[in-house]
Amino acid sequence: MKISGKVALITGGAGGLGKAFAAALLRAKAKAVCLVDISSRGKEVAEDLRLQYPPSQVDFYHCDVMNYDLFKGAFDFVQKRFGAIDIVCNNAGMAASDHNVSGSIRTLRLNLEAVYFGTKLGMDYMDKESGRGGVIINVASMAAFLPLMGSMCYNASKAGVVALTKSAGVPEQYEMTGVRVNALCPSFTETPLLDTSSGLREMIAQLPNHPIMSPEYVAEGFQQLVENEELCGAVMRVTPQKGIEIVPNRRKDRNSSSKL
Ligand SMILES: NC(=O)c1ccc[n+]([C@@H]2O[C@H](COP(=O)([O-])OP(=O)(O)OC[C@H]3O[C@@H](n4cnc5c(N)ncnc54)[C@H](O)[C@@H]3O)[C@@H](O)[C@H]2O)c1
Ligand SMILES: CCCCC[C@H](O)CC\C=C/C=C/C=C/[C@@H](O)[C@@H](O)CCCC(=O)O
Repeated sequence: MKISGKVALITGGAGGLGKAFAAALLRAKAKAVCLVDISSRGKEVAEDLRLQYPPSQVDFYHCDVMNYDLFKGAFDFVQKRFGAIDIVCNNAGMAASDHNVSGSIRTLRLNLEAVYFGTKLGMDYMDKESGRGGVIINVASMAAFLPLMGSMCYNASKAGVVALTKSAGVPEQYEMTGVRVNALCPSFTETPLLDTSSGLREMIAQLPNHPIMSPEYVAEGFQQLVENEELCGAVMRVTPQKGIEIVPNRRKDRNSSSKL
């Protein structure tokens, strides 16, 4: 997909990675980006991006994406304001320790249930019948492959996002909707999320050869998932050790008649 002239909706857009994804799209001349976030900081982030990347339009839409009806309102807002939606990034996320049961359940709901909401809504609003096709990027984590100690629900939610994305990205689905769906799995990245778990930075510091990545580097992978029309149902890992890589998809090795 050529990003120039396109319209994007990014959940968690006020956060570290969300802002970097928005900036990457604006540098590539996206027509408009809407930051959908529960934090009122989104207003300042949108203003900052408007100043940095004129004449692109950057809006902030205050929303709790865990509420389907409110989340659908964000899609209606963008569709009405810009006439179309081309790119959806389900990025909003959180983490909680296993000791915090309510926080762990909220983590599952935000990181997985809300990503399902955003994937379903993205397919509905961008479907080639009603829309003009498009691409959905679901932000998972390397935690889907290498569990983070003491965060069962975070790990499970991210593994679920990978499975959900592979389900949504099967060729038959793409043929029907014209909407590609890909997963992005970064390793540790410099954002406020790392400060929500005590001792995490100290733990990372003890890992050999494990620098914390910049959001801008992860956004390079994000942009590849948006632009590369060959990628659908793809799972991209971004790590300081191996860089940006696509996880081989075993399904592609099977004949097309297989439903598995
Ligand atoms: N930072 C990392 O090391 C890292 C690594 C891998 C994956 N990730 C994932 O990247 C995504 C973005 O995280 P980040 O690192 O930028 O953290 P962040 O805390 O900077 O951003 C998260 C954003 O989500 C928003 N949010 C939280 N609950 C919401 C809700 N109910 N509705 C709408 N918005 C809500 C927050 O307000 C915040 O702006 C998350 O899914 C996270 O799991 C982060
Ligand atoms: C407060 C929660 C913050 C969570 C931030 C991330 O989502 C958690 C990431 C979890 C695990 C990361 C593992 C990263 C591993 C790679 O950097 C690399 O060591 C992997 C090398 C081996 C391999 O290729 O499998």
